[in-house]
Amino acid sequence: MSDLWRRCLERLEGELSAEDLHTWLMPLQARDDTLGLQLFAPNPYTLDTVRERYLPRIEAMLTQLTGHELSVRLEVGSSASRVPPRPASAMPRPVAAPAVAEPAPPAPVHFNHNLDPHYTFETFVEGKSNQLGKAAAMQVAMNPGRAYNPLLLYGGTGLGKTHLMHAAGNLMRERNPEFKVLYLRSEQFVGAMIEALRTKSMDEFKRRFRSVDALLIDDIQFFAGKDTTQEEFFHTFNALFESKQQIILTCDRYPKEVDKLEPRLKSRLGWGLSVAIEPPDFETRAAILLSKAHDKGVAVSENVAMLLAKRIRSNVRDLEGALNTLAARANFYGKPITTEFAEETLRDLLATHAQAVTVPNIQKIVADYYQVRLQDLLSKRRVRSLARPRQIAMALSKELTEHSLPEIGDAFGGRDHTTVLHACRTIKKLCETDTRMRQDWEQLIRILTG
Ligand SMILES: Nc1ncnc2c1ncn2[C@@H]1O[C@H](COP(=O)(O)OP(=O)(O)OP(=O)(O)O)[C@@H](O)[C@H]1O
Repeated sequence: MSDLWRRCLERLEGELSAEDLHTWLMPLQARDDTLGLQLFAPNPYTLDTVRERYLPRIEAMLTQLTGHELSVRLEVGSSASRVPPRPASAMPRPVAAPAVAEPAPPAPVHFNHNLDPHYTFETFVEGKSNQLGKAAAMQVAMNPGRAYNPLLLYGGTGLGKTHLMHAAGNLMRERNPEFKVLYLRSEQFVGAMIEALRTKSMDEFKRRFRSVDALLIDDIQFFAGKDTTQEEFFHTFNALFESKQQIILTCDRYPKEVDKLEPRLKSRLGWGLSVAIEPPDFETRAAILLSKAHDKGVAVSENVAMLLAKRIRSNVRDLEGALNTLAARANFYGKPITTEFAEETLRDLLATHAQAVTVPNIQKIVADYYQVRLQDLLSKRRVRSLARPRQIAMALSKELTEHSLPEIGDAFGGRDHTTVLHACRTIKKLCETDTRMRQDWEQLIRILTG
C-alpha cells in the first residue's frame, strides 16, 4: 500500500466512524508517485460515494501531510493493473487556494468509454437467482436488436443488474468493435437532457442518443415523476426500437409497479423481455465471494466465504464490501484472512446484519407487511388471512435465524415443530409456483436483511 495513503488513513481513523472507514476508504487501493495520488475503487458505487463524501477531506489531509496540494485521481480498478497517471493531469500544485474540492463537472457522455471492462459474463457467477437474466443478456449481446428488445432487468439493489448490462455491452463490443454502445445511469440521461434544454441543443441531444447501436440505461425508476424526461425517453425509445437498435434497461422493481411512470412508457417496456434478478441463495453467495476474491488476488478460504455468505444475505454489493474491508485490513496488518480474523474485523458489520433478523422482528415485519395485528399472527386463529402470513413468518424464521423448529414453534404461541416444518415446506413450494408469493418472500427478505 502507498505509504502516503497509509498515513492519510491513520489520520482519518481518528475522524471518521470505523464503519465509514471500513466500508468506503479501506477498500481503496492506492498508488502514489511524485506526480500525485491515484486511488482505485473496487466498483463505481464506491467511487461515487468516495468522491461525493470523502474526497475534499482526503485532499485536505494530503495537503496537510505533504505540505502541498496534491492531485488525487479516482477511478475504478486496482493498483496492480494500471499504468501510471499521465503527467499533464497530475502535476502537484502549490497551495494557493484553500483545499476545497471543486464540484465535479457533469460527466461527458462518450460512447463505449463508459462500460466497465471488469463487468463481463466471465466474472459473473451464475446461480438460480440470475440464470435467466444472464442468459437473456447474453442472447441480446449475440443478436443485438433482434433477440429481445428492450431487455429489462429488474430487482433489488446490488444484485448484479448493472454488471449484466455492462457484460452485454462489453460482449457486443468484443464481437464488433465498431458497435456504438452507450451506457448511462438514468440521472445522467436526465442531466444531459436538462443541459440540452438549457443550451438549446435538443437536436444534438436527439441525434446523439438516436445514433447509437445499443442504448443501456440503468435504474429507470428515477424517471418516475419527471414528465419531460419520460416524454423524451419515449421518443428516443421509439426511434431506436423502430430501427432495431438494442435497448437494455434496469429498474429496481417491475416497471408496472413504479408509480408516476407514464402508462404508455410502461407498456413499451413490456414489448421485449423483462427478467427478474433475485437475491442469490447461500451457495451462489459463497461462489460469488470466492470468485471476487480470486479476481482481486485475495486469499480467502471456503470457510471464510461460507461465513460471510451465511451472515450477509442482503445483496452482493454488501458481500463485496465486506470482502474489500477484509482484504484491506489483512493487507494493512499483514495477516492472513482466517475465520477468526474475519469475525473480529467484521464484528460490527456482521452484528448489524444479524440484528434485524430475530424471530420477534420477523413477526413484526410480516404483520406490518400483510397488515394484520401481531397478536392475531401469534394467536391460534386459523382464518386464511392469518394462516398464510403466519406460515411465511415461520418459514422466514427458519431461513434467517439459527433457531430450531421447536424454538420457532414456541415463539409462535407454542405450536408444535411439525407445524413449523409444514409451514416451511408449504411456503417453499408456493414460492416455486406462485409469482406473487415469491415476490412477497423476496421483498420480505430484503426488508429484513437490507
Ligand atoms: N452473480 C454475480 N457474480 C459476480 N458479481 C456479482 C454478481 N451479482 C452482483 N455482483 C457484483 O455485485 C456488485 C453490485 O452489483 P450491481 O452494481 O450490478 O447491482 P445492481 O443490481 O445494478 O444494483 P443497483 O440497482 O443498486 O444499481 C457489483 O460489483 C457486481 O459485480
